[in-house]
Amino acid sequence: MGQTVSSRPQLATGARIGVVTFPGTLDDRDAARAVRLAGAEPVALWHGDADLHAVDAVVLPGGFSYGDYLRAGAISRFAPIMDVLVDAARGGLPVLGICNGFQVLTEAHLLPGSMIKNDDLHFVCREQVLSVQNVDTAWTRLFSPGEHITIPLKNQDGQYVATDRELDELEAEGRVVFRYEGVNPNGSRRGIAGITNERGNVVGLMPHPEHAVEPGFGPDSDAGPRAGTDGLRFFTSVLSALVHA
Ligand SMILES: NC(=O)CC[C@H](N)C(=O)O
Repeated sequence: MGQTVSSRPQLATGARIGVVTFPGTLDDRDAARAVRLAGAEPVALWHGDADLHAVDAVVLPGGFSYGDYLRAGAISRFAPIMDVLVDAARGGLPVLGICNGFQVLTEAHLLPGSMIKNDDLHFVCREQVLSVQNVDTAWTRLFSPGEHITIPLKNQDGQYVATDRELDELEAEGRVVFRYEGVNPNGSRRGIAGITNERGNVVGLMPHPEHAVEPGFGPDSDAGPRAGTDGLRFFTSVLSALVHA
């Protein structure tokens, strides 16, 4: 074609990425910082908002929204912003649910299955290796298939469960996006750490990419210049997806 192909991905650096805060959310500031480091503009969205302020994608961050009462994510699911977010996600808006955000996505039925207590009934906090199983989602397109990445995991209700039929369907459709490698830290069915919807625009995972975005601060940060930054590619991936949308 006579064109020089650049190995650098094109990113929608002017994009506006919403980060939702519920009462009890903890990691909204880190998520906003990750968005900024990826080159986009974070937009603070409040759980009581009735619209999404025309953002290009949304992050549901981690934490203990509504104190995890009833079940983690069960109350947040009824927040006013979720009405508009569910419709927008069904229409193709990229949405990433991290930990408590993943719990909210399952409660809102944007993703199948549920999260229950870790199998050993202890809070877990560790640097977790994951294998990337699906790079055809809005949030993983800059990873390589089978790549191992390390990002922090910290939760009490991280055991992913679903019916055998739902699990078989997820596997058959390639919708398992991440699996735990080395250890299964919470007893999740089939080692599942993250999944996507049919369209690949909605992704939920238990570990926290927004805590592994800066060299020198993330996991294994003494292991080389890019070490500790595996989480940043979630955010650059969506900026690349927005260019190609
Ligand atoms: N880090 C988090 O988001 C914690 C999530 C959740 N509420 C749990 O402990 O299971």
